Amino acid sequence: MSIPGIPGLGQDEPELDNAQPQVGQTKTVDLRKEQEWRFEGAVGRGVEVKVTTGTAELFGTELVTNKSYTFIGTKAAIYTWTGCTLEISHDAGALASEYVAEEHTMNESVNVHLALEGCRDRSTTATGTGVGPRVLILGPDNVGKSTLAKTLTGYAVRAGRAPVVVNLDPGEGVLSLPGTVSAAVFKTILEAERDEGGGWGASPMSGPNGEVPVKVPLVYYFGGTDPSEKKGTLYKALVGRLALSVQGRMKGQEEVERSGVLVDTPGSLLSAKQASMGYELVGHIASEFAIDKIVCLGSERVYNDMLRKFDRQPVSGGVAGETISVVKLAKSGGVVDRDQTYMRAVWEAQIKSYFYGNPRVGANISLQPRQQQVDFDALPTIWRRISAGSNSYNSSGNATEEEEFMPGDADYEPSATVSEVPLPENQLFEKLTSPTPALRNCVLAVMNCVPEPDEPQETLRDSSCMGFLYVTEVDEGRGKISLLSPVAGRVPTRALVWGEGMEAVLNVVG
Ligand SMILES: Nc1ncnc2c1ncn2[C@@H]1O[C@H](COP(=O)(O)OP(=O)(O)OP(=O)(O)O)[C@@H](O)[C@H]1O
Repeated sequence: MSIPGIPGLGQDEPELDNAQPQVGQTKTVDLRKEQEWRFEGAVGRGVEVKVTTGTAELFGTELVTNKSYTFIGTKAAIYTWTGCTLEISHDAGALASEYVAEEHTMNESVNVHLALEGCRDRSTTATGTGVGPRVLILGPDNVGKSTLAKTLTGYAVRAGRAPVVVNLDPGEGVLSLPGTVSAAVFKTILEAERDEGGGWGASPMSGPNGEVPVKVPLVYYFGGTDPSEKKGTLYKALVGRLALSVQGRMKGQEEVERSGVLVDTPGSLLSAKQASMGYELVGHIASEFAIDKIVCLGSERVYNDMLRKFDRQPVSGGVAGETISVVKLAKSGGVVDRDQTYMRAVWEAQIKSYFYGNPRVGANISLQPRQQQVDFDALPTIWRRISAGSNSYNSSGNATEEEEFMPGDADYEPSATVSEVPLPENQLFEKLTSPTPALRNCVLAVMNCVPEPDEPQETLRDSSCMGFLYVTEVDEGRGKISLLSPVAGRVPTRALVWGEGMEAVLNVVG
């Protein structure tokens, strides 16, 4: 995955021009009960909000009265059940839009939460299974799936539960970087303050989280954004591994088992173009996580399809008589579309805060990543993850067999890095034999395995991810690359994976 030229990455100090919002304008907003203040911050710009009277919450997480919260480039809503006054400060142009809304979907969210609480309580009765609800949240892009997952998590934590939150949307890292799927137990409050990077808190791999205790996620590296790529081979494998690891982590922790699992999914899973593949993947997720509740958001088509396919069907791996129920929820009028420019800002924010911490929001932590130049040959093997239709990166610059058969007068210049030879459809990784400039500004995932040269690719595919490195420079001539790592010390002797799948998306906006 590459994000060309993230400012601050690869330099000694992160760029912190807007370290504190330059507060210029302050105003108060009075909310009557059951109203919400919706706002969209301009990318990179800060807005400060304080609840001065009454009570308010941000997607299920309660805001402390008279505490100032900073939101950077955030699109969200502050809701009140009782009525409240908000004091809002920002510099000119930092707030792209704001308004007070009366129509919202908080009642539906609370009803779902109460129904889940009922299931959690019943799971501990004499006839209960001891395992709480396993909820799958489905719907097209930008309908509020992640927001519902956050709200249900926030309410569950406030009710003293400890649910497992599973993020199967590689386009949005949860407690991790984009390009990954992950899961973590949420026992403590979610961070209310946030930047473009989202609202689940910073990746704990980047350092301590301050006031909010560290949540240690299970992370698997996908390295792209399209789950259906290569007929879903890699995605399905990662879903299976993650489900297995989640089961392992829940086992014996009664409180966590009772609280159940909330699974957030990407909208692309159900886009019309690849609907049959998407439905196959939904079936796979449902069976791996023993899903017993499917919540469909913002699409009648998805709801009806799910109803036909799953409603009252036996839960895969569930106890006898356990069946799946499918419900639908309306999309909130507040949900906003996020274009690619915004998603790029989201990814940049997540990657930057992994290496440098985030001195602007949340735990206010600044980190000092280590920059080092290393010989390419001294590094553990770098494996390039092959996306659909990729060509080989391991050309010597000489014509390949196929190229030699090109007509003599063809206007052809052999590429030094990318051969025109497409790689086999079932090949998932390719070993990189020399440093290529395309590695510059890329993230490398450090895998929890050391695959031998002749080991099957599945070892690499099925490994969890330990952390990440960032390539700041490539010196092809001297065979060296410069790396940024979150901790001092040598590069771990583990396989490194270079996921290219997000490049195409990023270059569109780059
Ligand atoms: N009531 C609301 N008021 C204002 N903004 C909101 C509201 N609900 C959600 N949003 C914002 O809308 C954006 C999209 O919501 P969300 O991420 O939940 O959608 P999604 O369905 O998960 O999208 P995707 O499929 O692309 O991941 C987010 O920035 C979220 O904070």
